[in-house]
Amino acid sequence: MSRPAAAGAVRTPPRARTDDVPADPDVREPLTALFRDLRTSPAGLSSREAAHRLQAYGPNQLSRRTGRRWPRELLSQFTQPLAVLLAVAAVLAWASGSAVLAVAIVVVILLNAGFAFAQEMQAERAVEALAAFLPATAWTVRDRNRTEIPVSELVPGDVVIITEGDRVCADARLIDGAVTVDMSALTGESIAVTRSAGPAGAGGALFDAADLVFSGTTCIGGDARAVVIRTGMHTELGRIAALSQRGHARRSPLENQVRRATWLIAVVAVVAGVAFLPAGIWAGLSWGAAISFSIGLIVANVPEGLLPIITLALAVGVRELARKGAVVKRLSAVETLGSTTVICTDKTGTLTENRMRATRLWLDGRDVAAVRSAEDSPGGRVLAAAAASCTTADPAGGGDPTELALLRLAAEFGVPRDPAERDAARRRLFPFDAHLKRMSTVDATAAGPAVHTKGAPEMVLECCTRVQGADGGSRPLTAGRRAELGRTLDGYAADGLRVLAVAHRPLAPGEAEPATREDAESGLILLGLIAMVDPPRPGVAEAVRDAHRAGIRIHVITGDYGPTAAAIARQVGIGAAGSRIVGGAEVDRLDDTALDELVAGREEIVFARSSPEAKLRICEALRANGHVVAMTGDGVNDAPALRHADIGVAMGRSGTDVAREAATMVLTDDHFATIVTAVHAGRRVFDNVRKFVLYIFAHAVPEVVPFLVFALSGGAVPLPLTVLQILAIDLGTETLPALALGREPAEPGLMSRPPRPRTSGVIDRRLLLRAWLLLGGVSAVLVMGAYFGTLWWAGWHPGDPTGPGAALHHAYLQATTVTFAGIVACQIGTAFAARADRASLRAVGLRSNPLLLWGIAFELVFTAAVIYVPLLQRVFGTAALGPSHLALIAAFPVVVWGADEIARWVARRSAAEPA
Ligand SMILES: Nc1ncnc2c1ncn2[C@@H]1O[C@H](COP(=O)(O)OP(=O)(O)OP(=O)(O)O)[C@@H](O)[C@H]1O
Repeated sequence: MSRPAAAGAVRTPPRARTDDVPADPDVREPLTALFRDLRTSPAGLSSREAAHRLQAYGPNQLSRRTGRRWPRELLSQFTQPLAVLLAVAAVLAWASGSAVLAVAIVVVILLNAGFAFAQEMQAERAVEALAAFLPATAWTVRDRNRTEIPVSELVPGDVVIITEGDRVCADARLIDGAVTVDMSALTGESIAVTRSAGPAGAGGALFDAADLVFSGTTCIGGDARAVVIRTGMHTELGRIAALSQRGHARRSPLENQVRRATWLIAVVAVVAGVAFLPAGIWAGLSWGAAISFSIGLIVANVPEGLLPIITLALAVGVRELARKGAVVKRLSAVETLGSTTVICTDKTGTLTENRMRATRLWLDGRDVAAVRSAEDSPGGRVLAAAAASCTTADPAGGGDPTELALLRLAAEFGVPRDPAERDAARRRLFPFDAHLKRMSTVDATAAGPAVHTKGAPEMVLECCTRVQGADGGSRPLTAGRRAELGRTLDGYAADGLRVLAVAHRPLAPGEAEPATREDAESGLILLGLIAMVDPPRPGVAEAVRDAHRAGIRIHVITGDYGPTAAAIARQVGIGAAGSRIVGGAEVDRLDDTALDELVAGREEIVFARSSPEAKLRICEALRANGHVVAMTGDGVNDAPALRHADIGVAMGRSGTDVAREAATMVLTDDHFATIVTAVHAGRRVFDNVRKFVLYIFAHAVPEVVPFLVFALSGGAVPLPLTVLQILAIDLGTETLPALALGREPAEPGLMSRPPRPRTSGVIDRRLLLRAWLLLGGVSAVLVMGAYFGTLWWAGWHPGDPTGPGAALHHAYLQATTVTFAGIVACQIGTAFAARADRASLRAVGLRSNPLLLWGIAFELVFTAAVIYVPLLQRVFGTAALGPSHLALIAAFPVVVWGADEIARWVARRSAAEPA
């Protein structure tokens, strides 16, 4: 059994202390002494005292790792294999006498490391900043009122209220109530333990104390109040946090794929570079020149900037999602979202508004409108009063919307239930159980103690033997009456109404209060049914349509009654192309194979009266069918399904802390439409990564072909492109347009194509063919044509000398400059072509990515400087071009883009034609 830090072996950091705040108390002393030492009481602190203590103790949070990490991270950029490869190249270049090339490579290494470092830091900050989108809060008693405050403002002496699903956010001693807590975060053992208020036990391990709860654990059941003893780094969790450093972030599959591809290309580049060496010697080069050309080839073809750009694209995606209401906890989730094929959603609050209003009542065989005066309907009054007694919600402090609707209904019937009085009259509470789908209370009433039960009709009816009549008496619940009830229920459900049954049982004089749930929930008298509307949220129907167009199937998994859920599903368009309702009992009956078959069909399914276990099984079955599953959940019991889904989606507003922790994505607005928006963003990020991979790969061909021509001609054709010119393209002109492609707006039709298969990689055959054969091939032909044209124009014949001092030297310099400028021009065409994967440029809009236009403007200015500034002419071996050269080159972007535009048009046409 490992119990980290429990023994107190680690020193707690010194606590800020002033004379007027309480000293660290003994956590095991009697409660009265503890209150005295903490200078507090069961009524909590005043907000002024709390503010004062916050100053003294500091915020209740774990301190972050300090900034001293960055020198190591920066250093690690230089020890990356690609950086080492380049460093070896620089040393070789230096040794072979090419000092300029060596310096250039060192500049490349520095720039690249700086860029990658900046991107990594930014990505990390983006993920850390997400915490701010999810403000964690706790309920406390401040100034004698229940108040919700940010967790960071809790101080020792505060009285906190802990309920099911809460994360315990400080070390505290229970003062009343009992809770079941999951201690796994602290002890590593996921066994739930019960902690309840009572006299402090002496001795034993701190974590075993019966009345202490600890920061970082979660409450999975019960209610309690507790007084905070320690906060922040002084908690047990803080001690452990001080010990352990955060692990490294996991790499996303996308990053892994690109990392592999980068390696492959680096190996190809090195092999090509080494192979060039003998070819260069054979073509008549000196050893020094041959080595520097080999190195140039390697440097030109190693895609150094690719990985940092991808990290940047993912980080930008995460930030954009957060702005739209979806907080993603890992960078890699963005790409998984893009391939989502199935969304399993809750109904209440996600598809609907979660604002319930009782509209119809069923009383002894009569269906009546819910809003009636008390005189009109004494039966309605009894029903509403019983339902309101059986609640725990407090309109001032929020609570279950179903219960709030019941409290409102009681007020409308003139029998308001004040939460404080209701709680004072309560003798016993059997809380809502997700399996039994009902809850019961034993309350003192004017006519003596009574059991009140409310819940899903079929579950409450199980416990009823009689039904209340209009005359105030009760009669047996016969089979005929049950059948009639069933019909009424289906009528309500067909209208999408959510129905609760309410029952009671006055205790006979002298009868002992029921001690167990079974005792309480038996022999009940049905008082009636309450039907509530919870209308669909605006925007859900549109989001469902978008999801369907994008080939995504939607299943509803709800605790509600099948026909009710099906009616709501129908209203928002789920199941438009075929649907069915499957009850929780039916799912329980199916074995795994049968469940796999059930979800393999094309229909959309409403899983009704589902249990959390069923949710997990449905998720497993869908994944076994090859689906990428996004699954919503809000309860404590949903955590396993949320963890198991590809994308667990928790509700930021209504969900529990436990669900939020298990999820990959948290919706700050709880809205179904936000899930679809997130899928859209995921697809867009993936597309954009492909766009700049295409762009960066395309230039390899026109850069390598000149070397091949030179080598294969045995030196008869002078080298059409110098190594430094290649570096000027790869590290100068191309950088900004490549970055801008990572920020492309979504391509039209992004959400009308089917989801990307889970197995398809970012770099596939189609992308390579398009980059190397089409875009690269056309560019190479144009560039080489222009090079030879320029030489011939000047009267050159193969084998003629072109070196310094030769008559053709100036013409040769102009020709290499034409090659250089030609590649830049072709890459401008490639950039526009890369903007669309399938659509036409017209559909995308020429000016819809202003960043790209700025990037191209920069590219042109940079190129002009290299060609016309005398100092740069000497460095890069260029010569000024005349108007005829410029006119020729100006046509290149149009030709390259046009060739790709035609190819895309053909692809679109053949996709549209029926097979
Ligand atoms: N506070 C409550 N007291 C008693 N019964 C309840 C209460 N809340 C819900 N129920 C009953 O239990 C059923 C299941 O509720 P649950 O909260 O699991 O799902 P839901 O809110 O209907 O839907 P979803 O799972 O889509 O959020 C409800 O249909 C209702 O009949």
